[in-house]
Amino acid sequence: MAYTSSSLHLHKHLLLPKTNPSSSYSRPPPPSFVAAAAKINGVNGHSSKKSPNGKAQINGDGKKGVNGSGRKKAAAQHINGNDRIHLSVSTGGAGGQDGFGLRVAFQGAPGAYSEFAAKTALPGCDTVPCRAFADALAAVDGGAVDRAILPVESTMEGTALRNYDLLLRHDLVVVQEINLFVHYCLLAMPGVRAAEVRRVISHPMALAHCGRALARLGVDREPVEDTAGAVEMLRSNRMLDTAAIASPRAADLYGLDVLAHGLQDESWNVTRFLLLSKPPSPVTLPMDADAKTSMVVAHRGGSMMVVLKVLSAFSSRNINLTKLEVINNNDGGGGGGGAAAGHPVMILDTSARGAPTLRAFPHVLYVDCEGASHDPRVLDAIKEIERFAVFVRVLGCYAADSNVYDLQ
Ligand SMILES: O=C(O)C(=O)C[C@]1(C(=O)O)C=C[C@@H](O)C=C1
Repeated sequence: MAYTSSSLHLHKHLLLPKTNPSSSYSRPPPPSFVAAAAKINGVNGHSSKKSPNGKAQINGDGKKGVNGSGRKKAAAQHINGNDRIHLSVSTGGAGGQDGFGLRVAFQGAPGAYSEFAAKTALPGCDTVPCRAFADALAAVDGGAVDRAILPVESTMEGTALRNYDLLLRHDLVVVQEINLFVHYCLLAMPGVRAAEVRRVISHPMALAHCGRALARLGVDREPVEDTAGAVEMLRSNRMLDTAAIASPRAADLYGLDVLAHGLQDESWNVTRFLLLSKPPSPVTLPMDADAKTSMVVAHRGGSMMVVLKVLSAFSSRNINLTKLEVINNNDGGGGGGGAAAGHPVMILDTSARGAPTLRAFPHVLYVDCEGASHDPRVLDAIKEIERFAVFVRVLGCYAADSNVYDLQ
């Protein structure tokens, strides 16, 4: 394989016991999000539509969003042993930032998981639907919106390499992280029975996460841009032999029936999202926050030796890592591993004077560590790494959030 990735996932939430969240399922109240009416490149225009069932307002009038009522968080308060996930109602945004007046671009139609992640991070924000993640990032880069939200890894699939590729090509900083519990439901037009379903459409990640359930159903699978977009397509074309995999909220939003809950192959299915902004970071770390710093390290090869050196740079300063992903492109041939399969990782170098330049690196590490980027220990560790690395770019410093938010 020409382009490989191996990771050491050290997220606290990944160490949580596998409880069965679907057993505590309760139908959520309809969301009350308002998607901003911004028209930016690639925006799919979903925002200007009223919700089909009239329950939720996706009215595109550009007014401020309303706090998503019924928002819960499954707080991962105990990460060891067999403790259960503790459910509690959250009143503020993750990290305490409410986001009123901010416009956040996400990929997909209203009701996509990314939109829920944005509203969880910043409950007061206006969400701006975009056709593709690239459009969402371009929107924040170009100043059309204030933030973009990007899923970067999931407990079932590991790092979303394609989205990292996108992130690294832009001059954006990570300002917040958010972990979202992803419940998948099978949705169909009202009255359609499971036995009538011949085909299931959804985002490729959702189809992959529900592989076993779909095999049991013996249906055809068809990837589309996003989960909520699949629901919208189903609804607007009145497809009676097709179901969509999406969230229970999307069912409410578009007035579809839920044929099955908890379709994911693993009951513990969490996606980590990053909220991105143009630099410098507009978010001030709260004094009492545990900080996290994300960076990308490009090196000359010999990954395992480099990994040891990176680990030593941090461990000698008593700094914990929460992510270490090794990306290698050895021969330039084909191979799996993401959008950049067979290609070096392209990283925008923002360190040089003058215009930032896009540079190609075949050997790269994605590293997240505990501690702020201005912490002298972290600064020293980075300085040490810079002695043997080709290039280091800090992607952002933000409040660590080990909670897992559950939006049902
Ligand atoms: O399609 C959506 O609803 C999304 O928000 C995208 C996305 C992803 O890209 O991973 C987000 C979370 C789920 O894992 C499934 C799909």
